[in-house]
Amino acid sequence: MVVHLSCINTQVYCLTKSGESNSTTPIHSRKGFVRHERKPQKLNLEISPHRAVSAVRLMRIEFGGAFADLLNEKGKGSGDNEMGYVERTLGFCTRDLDDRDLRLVTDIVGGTIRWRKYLDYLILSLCHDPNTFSRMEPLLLQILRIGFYEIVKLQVPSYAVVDENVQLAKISLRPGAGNMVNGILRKLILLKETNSLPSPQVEGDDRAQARALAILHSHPVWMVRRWVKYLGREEAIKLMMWNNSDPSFSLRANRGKGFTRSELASRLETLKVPYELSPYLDDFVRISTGMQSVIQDGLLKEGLCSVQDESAGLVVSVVDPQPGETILDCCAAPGGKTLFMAACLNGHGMVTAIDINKGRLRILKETAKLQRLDNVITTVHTDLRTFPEDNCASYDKVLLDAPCSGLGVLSKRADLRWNRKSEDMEQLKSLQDELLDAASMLVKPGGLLVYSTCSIDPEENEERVAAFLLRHQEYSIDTAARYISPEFLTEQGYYFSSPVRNALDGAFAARLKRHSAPN
Ligand SMILES: C[S@@+](CC[C@H](N)C(=O)[O-])C[C@H]1O[C@@H](n2cnc3c(N)ncnc32)[C@H](O)[C@@H]1O
Repeated sequence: MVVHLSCINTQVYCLTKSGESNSTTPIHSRKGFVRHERKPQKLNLEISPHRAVSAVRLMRIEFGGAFADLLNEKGKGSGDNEMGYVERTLGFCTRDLDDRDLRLVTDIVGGTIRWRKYLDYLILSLCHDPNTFSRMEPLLLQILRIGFYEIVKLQVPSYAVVDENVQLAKISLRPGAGNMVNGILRKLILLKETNSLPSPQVEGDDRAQARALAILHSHPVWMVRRWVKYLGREEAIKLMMWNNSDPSFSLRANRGKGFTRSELASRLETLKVPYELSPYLDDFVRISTGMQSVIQDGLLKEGLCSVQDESAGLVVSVVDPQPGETILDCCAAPGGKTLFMAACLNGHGMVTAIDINKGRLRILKETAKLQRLDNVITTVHTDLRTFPEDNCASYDKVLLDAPCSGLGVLSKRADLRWNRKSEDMEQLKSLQDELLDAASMLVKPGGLLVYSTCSIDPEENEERVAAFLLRHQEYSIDTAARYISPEFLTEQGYYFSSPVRNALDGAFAARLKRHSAPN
């Protein structure tokens, strides 16, 4: 069956499978989207579905507030309605994504976001004049970024990348846009083949060097400066390389549902998903590929296992939940640590899970039910800062997994580096102090407060604990030595996982013991 497709200006004319002609009317929105008014569905068989979907997802992430990690799970975020978004943005739809397409979309979207700064530097260098770049339509820029990423980083055969991206620009925008993509991609291929891609020189003062490193490793300049200050240049570069590498994931078998790690391992063997057992945590396995098979097999939907990084699991080891204990999880949603702590209680004791975000707390509640842990979890929707005023309860253990910059999890959260601003750090630090003060009032005398983050930034970690100890003489550090393996123990007795050293997400936790009632 031949599907004929031609386009004039931004109007798209094509034949449907039944052969009738349709058109879409382009609408330009405030943020530069070209949206096409929906008429009967137009199927385009020339553009690969993964390419069309990748371009649309990139638009949604950059301008529509979508999160890359949510879009990657089919059925969540956008999966079910994917073609609706494609049709509204591009003016046509493609055939549905199969598993291979989904993997390609995940690779292209994740990689293009991570490498955005570097790709833009190359695109700008290859434009005739800087205005061409600064005035470029957002969709055209996404198409170019995809092409550049495929050629420079994925080593996809050049002819396929040029042909398809040119077609995509022509059909979704106009013929002139296709010509421009053609010209720039061909220039890029030539430069790549002759080993003469533009590259910024790391020279000059600290600021200039940070700017060049930020382009080469595609991170915001402020992050580079911060890491060079705290870690030194070599370590900062290694960290950026880790953030740009493909993330690997770990799965936690859910004991609450009587599902053991060896059962999880045999399910993965049946699915032909390669795995490794975690050397640090009894319930965890590591996988670097095959997440799509795990999702399709229903392991997550049935509540038999959860996706959880070992670095987060180790925070629970630092809390060391024991059957019979009362535990308060202060910033609990969506519940990764709450659920793991609850599973450790073996049906005896209670985890009270507080969060200010009602929607996220609802997810926690539903997951607790699914994982058959709802008998040991109570949820409270409130602001932790006001909770102690209205509540005289106190707990054996209190976990404050504080809102933080997330600078330890940039390999998994591809878009986070571009959303975080350096100004956020000061606000986060004051919030962390306020939350620590509130959490400290809820610990029984003789009880334990654990402060944790998924940040690698000392200002959010060690410095917050030091400031807290100055304000609260009723607390002192209790070393985490007994609860984690030595490679994670800092000199001060805290837990710290380093992406570079431990090849896990970055995380921090401090055990703080309460001696007596506050003065
Ligand atoms: C790092 S996340 C927690 C992740 C969670 N512990 C887990 O393992 O899945 C921080 C949480 O703090 C919550 N939060 C922020 N400010 C809060 C406040 N004032 N009171 C209670 N929760 C708050 C956010 O809604 C967010 O869910």
